[in-house]
Amino acid sequence: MSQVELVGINKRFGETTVIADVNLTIAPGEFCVFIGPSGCGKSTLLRIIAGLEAPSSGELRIDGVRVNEMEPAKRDIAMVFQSYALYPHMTVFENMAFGLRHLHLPKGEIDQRIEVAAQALNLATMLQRKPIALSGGQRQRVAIGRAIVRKPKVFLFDEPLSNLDAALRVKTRVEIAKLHRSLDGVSMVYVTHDQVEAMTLADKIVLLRPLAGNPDLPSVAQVGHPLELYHHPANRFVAAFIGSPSMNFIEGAISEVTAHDVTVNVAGQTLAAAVEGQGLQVGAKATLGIRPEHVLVGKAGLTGTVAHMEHLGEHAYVHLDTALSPQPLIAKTQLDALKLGERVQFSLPATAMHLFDANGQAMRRQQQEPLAA
Ligand SMILES: Nc1ncnc2c1ncn2[C@@H]1O[C@H](COP(=O)(O)OP(=O)(O)OP(=O)(O)O)[C@@H](O)[C@H]1O
Repeated sequence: MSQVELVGINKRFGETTVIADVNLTIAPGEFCVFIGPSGCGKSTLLRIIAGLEAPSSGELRIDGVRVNEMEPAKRDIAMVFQSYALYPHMTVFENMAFGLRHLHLPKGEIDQRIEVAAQALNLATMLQRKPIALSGGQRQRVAIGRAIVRKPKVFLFDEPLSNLDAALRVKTRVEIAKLHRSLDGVSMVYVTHDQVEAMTLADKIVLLRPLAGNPDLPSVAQVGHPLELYHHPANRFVAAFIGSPSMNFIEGAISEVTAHDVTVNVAGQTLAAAVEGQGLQVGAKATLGIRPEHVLVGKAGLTGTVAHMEHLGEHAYVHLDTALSPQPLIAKTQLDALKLGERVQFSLPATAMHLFDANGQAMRRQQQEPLAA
């Protein structure tokens, strides 16, 4: 059970700041996922925790103790990379035993640790094979096994599934979730590009933003439970990043602020958002946001023209040209018989609306979606 704390962490490469003011606590046993666009510093932050990179300023603590100066090998942290780098001339067993032999552990202890890891990772029947005789997913599981047998306090994963095909990613993702459950109390920090991995694995998501163009902002855009980020994004960057297809954005000007909602004038139409409106001025610019699944196609209210359809079998995405925004609104719908050019009615329920002020900060929504414990 270990707690990792990052306090005011900054990282510069030469003149360029790539990580700014990261303050974060990873609780014992927590599954924490770093996500964000390419180049936002996810891997660099992970490497700082591992000790492979030194922060330019700030403090890194493990269980309350500063470890900035501690060598990587002494930190009791195991890292699993995207490229699994197994020794090709060694069997699975030997690959897993290699690091333990260096620790001079007794043979019985080594055997026992490998047996437990092999059971957990479904590798028990493959221990005598060489990596060449394994699939990509099996090799990645050996790389994870090699980390598990060391019994580290903290696991770091840097895009461990990105070399696997789609089906194998799903399978290995479930295995990693089970592994986290079975290794009671081990903290995991996991870097990914993949939103589904982030949403399904994380107890806590840390969404990082690139600093290019915004050097004064901190790197962390929002930290929270995946559903908190989905339903209550703190700002427009988070709202646009989390969710696929992305949230629809509609620009307008505030026309009224009441105790229950804020109304926004958009191209002569009035749209309401059930959000708290403290600090908003009538006439100020604002951006409404609504996710594709909340655009109700077929319900009376507004009208649009079908510009494009994407059929996914179980549902479809319809792209609607409307007077509300220059770009089409995307709606998730079960109505897959809609025709290109057809005029359709739709509504944008106020309770599903997000509202961002002129600086892109979200107003708190009235609707409280149930959050997982
Ligand atoms: N050793 C280095 N020297 C100079 N710049 C570096 C170095 N390592 C990383 N960078 C830069 O720091 C920024 C963050 O890189 P990092 O690899 O941490 O991003 P990332 O979020 O993991 O990206 P990706 O998702 O593409 O892997 C990038 O702009 C990168 O070019």
